[in-house]
Amino acid sequence: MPPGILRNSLSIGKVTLGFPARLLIRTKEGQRTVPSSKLDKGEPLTHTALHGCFGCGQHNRTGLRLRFYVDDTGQILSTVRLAGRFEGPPGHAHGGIVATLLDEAMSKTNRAQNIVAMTRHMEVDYLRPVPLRTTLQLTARHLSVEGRKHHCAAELRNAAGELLATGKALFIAIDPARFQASKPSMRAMKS
Ligand SMILES: CCCCCCCCCCCCCC(=O)SCCNC(=O)CCNC(=O)[C@H](O)C(C)(C)COP(=O)(O)OP(=O)(O)OC[C@H]1O[C@@H](n2cnc3c(N)ncnc32)[C@H](O)[C@@H]1OP(=O)(O)O
Repeated sequence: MPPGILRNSLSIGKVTLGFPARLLIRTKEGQRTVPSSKLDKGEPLTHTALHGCFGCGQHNRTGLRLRFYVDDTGQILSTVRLAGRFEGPPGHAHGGIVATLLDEAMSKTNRAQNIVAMTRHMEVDYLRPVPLRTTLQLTARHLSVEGRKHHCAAELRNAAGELLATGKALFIAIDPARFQASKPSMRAMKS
């Protein structure tokens, strides 16, 4: 097990993984830490109101519907089980999906600090093929900030803790109101 990441055991559904003993969760009333054994009862961290997001939108039926949590050190955690439709090499995930996992996890390091930011630059190291239909561990950390520039890193591991892929990215903080105002209207999109 890699030191610093797997510190305790946690069950999410039928899957047991190593995670910190207490995790930070966000609810409508605010945020609090809970024992990780109660994680599945907590509210996951998502982009506010972005229910259609391919990565974490719980309303996107064809998306990944990832559920993210924050531990008390600020690390972002998720477990992932990729369906067969995300295949690239036989039996393994498409590289674009692996990049999506890392990008999405890194974006949550900003979200956890109430920063709205978009990915500007990202790099991925594909270390091992990522198997489908098996439990994977996704973690991310916020590394540094300089003005609007947020540097983040993410790791994808198999259930045994072996490193499969890593990512680093630059996110730029944006003004969500300006982003909303610049969205094309539905009428414009249909024409
Ligand atoms: C509620 C509704 C809102 C929801 C919003 C979405 C939430 C998020 C959802 C997340 C979903 C998951 C994640 C996703 O999938 S996010 C989706 C994928 N990402 C995008 O679509 C982003 C598209 N790009 C943009 O919109 C713009 O480029 C943004 C907004 C990102 C920045 O354009 P803007 O014009 O504002 O900024 P700037 O060009 O002045 O650059 C700023 C600074 O950065 C420096 N720089 C640039 N490149 C590099 C580089 N490679 N290395 C080092 N530095 C670099 C640059 O020199 C400058 O520095 P400085 O001169 O200031 O010192």
